[in-house]
Amino acid sequence: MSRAAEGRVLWFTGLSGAGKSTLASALYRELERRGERVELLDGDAVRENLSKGLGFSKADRDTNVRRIAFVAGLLARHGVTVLVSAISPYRDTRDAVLSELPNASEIFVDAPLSVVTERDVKGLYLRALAGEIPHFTGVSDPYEAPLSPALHLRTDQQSIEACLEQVLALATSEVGRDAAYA
Ligand SMILES: Nc1ncnc2c1ncn2[C@@H]1O[C@H](COP(=O)(O)OS(=O)(=O)O)[C@@H](OP(=O)(O)O)[C@H]1O
Ligand SMILES: Nc1ncnc2c1ncn2[C@@H]1O[C@H](COP(=O)(O)OP(=O)(O)O)[C@@H](O)[C@H]1O
Repeated sequence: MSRAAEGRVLWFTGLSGAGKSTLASALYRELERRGERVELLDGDAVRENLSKGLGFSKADRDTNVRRIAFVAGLLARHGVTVLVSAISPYRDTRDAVLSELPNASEIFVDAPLSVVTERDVKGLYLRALAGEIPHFTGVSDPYEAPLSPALHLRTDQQSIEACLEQVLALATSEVGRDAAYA
């Protein structure tokens, strides 16, 4: 396969409940509808399979992120567009894995803690704030925001449709492709 046929990686990072899965899965469906070769590596599914048994210490989160990146790299090198949805809270680890992936773009899915706590999609914030879940990102564990993401989506200020439009534009443009492959 020529290098020009390489795929790309769109890496969605952000707090639990920020909207990573919502946007990545909607983008997945749209790219699939268009006949693209696309795969979704979602934090929850990865933790039930590839990363089963890992916890939420820094070491375990970094191991999880590195495993996801390894699989994303294999797929992307065979022409697949890979969508990753994982909190991936540590900037140094994200930067390291993204720099090693072909055509990788970081998408910061951002909503303030007050909003994700209000959404409490899985009821985890209530439990975390009550001290029942230790090391919960944003509550009792760090989240290091990206410094220069390809996209910064404020999901508390923009609709799902407006965010999707932006990620779709990124996924189908040459922006984010390594210059040598453009
Ligand atoms: N302590 C703690 N902190 C954060 N999140 C927790 C925790 N315990 C369980 N969960 C649930 O696990 C999901 C996050 O898994 P990830 O693999 O994306 O996390 S990480 O990238 O390894 O940090 C996350 O899913 P999302 O809500 O989809 O982000 C939570 O449902
Ligand atoms: N602009 C938006 N983008 C993504 N999700 C949004 C947006 N506005 C509201 N939401 C809602 O926020 C929640 C995000 O949940 P989810 O996608 O599971 O988050 P995460 O995968 O980051 O944990 C969903 O209930 C979704 O409908």
